[in-house]
Amino acid sequence: MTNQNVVVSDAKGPAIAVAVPNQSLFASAPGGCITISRNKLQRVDTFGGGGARISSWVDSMRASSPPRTTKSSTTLSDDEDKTSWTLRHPSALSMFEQIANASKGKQIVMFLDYDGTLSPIVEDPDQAYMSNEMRKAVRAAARYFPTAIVSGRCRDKVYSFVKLAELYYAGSHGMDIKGPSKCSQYKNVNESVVCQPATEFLPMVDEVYKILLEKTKSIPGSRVEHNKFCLSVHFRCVDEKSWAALAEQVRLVLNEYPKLRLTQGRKVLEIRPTIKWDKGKALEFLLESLGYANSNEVLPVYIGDDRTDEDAFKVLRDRGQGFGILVSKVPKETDASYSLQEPSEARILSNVDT
Ligand SMILES: O=P(O)(O)OC[C@H]1O[C@H](O[C@H]2O[C@H](CO)[C@@H](O)[C@H](O)[C@H]2O)[C@H](O)[C@@H](O)[C@@H]1O
Repeated sequence: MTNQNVVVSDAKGPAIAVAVPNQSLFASAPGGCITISRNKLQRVDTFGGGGARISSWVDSMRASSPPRTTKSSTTLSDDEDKTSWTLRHPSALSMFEQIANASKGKQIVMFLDYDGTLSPIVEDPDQAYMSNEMRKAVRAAARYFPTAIVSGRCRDKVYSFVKLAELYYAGSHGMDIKGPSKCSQYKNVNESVVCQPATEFLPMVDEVYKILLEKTKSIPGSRVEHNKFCLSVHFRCVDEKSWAALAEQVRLVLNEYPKLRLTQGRKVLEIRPTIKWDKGKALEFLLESLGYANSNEVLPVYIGDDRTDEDAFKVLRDRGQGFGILVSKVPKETDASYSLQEPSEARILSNVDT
């Protein structure tokens, strides 16, 4: 297996490790354009109703990016928690052979979150570049496996960072999916895949974007990002004392738009349509479009760092198929099977390859 291992580390950011099987096991994907009937999608309750209390929002905002534990503040209990968490979610690097063995005779399909997984978290969302080393790793993975980027960002924006035409891209938390624009050498890659289950919400999202820009402009450091089918209200650069004021503005706006709901990411409030669609649904859609809806011949691997990635981890857990890998330096409640923590770990494992 050694020579087929592709393990890549990013000194500054998170890392991915990819097991490349001895031979490709691609299956044919169905041809033709894949669409989804909007009326089949169920509504879900909005979180923006009057019941939500700002204090609990702020607690949740605090919890959305837990501080990193420093050596001096580490307690025995912290260590115990971390040890037991690591036992439950061992490093994907230490379990590499096991993952590789599980992939034997199966087609790996790779799903990669962007921010915090392929690129390090930075203050300015427009500067969240991925390294060339990481790009090379993703390109290498895509040579062997159908590979998809699944991001909360607008699809065009995440493409402008990744710049690999041979991938699937699922932007707006999976609400904007498109197949590769570049012909692939692999027969299973379906270039005509298109899925946009929330098009009816576009005017509403545009409207709310403009309102939020206006309502939040007096809060220093806040930022509203238009992700096409959803919006991000960033508070990474907002003084914690102003988080309640920001949350209150968002709540007031959402109260007027019950067809939109709120979720949370890393120091970001995310506003999205109340359709039952998330990264997990996007993963299922892509597996189906690749011809693996009910197949045991596939091994989906999803790597992500955020709460929104949990929807995809849960789908894999429920299917009893493939692996979720959480990128996190701190123990977190997760449905992922494995973890990736420090870029340095990936550097150690890359030695295995040589
Ligand atoms: O699903 P993802 O690809 O992980 O996208 C989720 C959000 O990522 C971006 O925000 C996060 O990364 C920023 C840059 O490192 C950081 O400044 C911010 O605090 C993070 O929340 C992106 O800007 C959002 O629109 C995405 O929803």
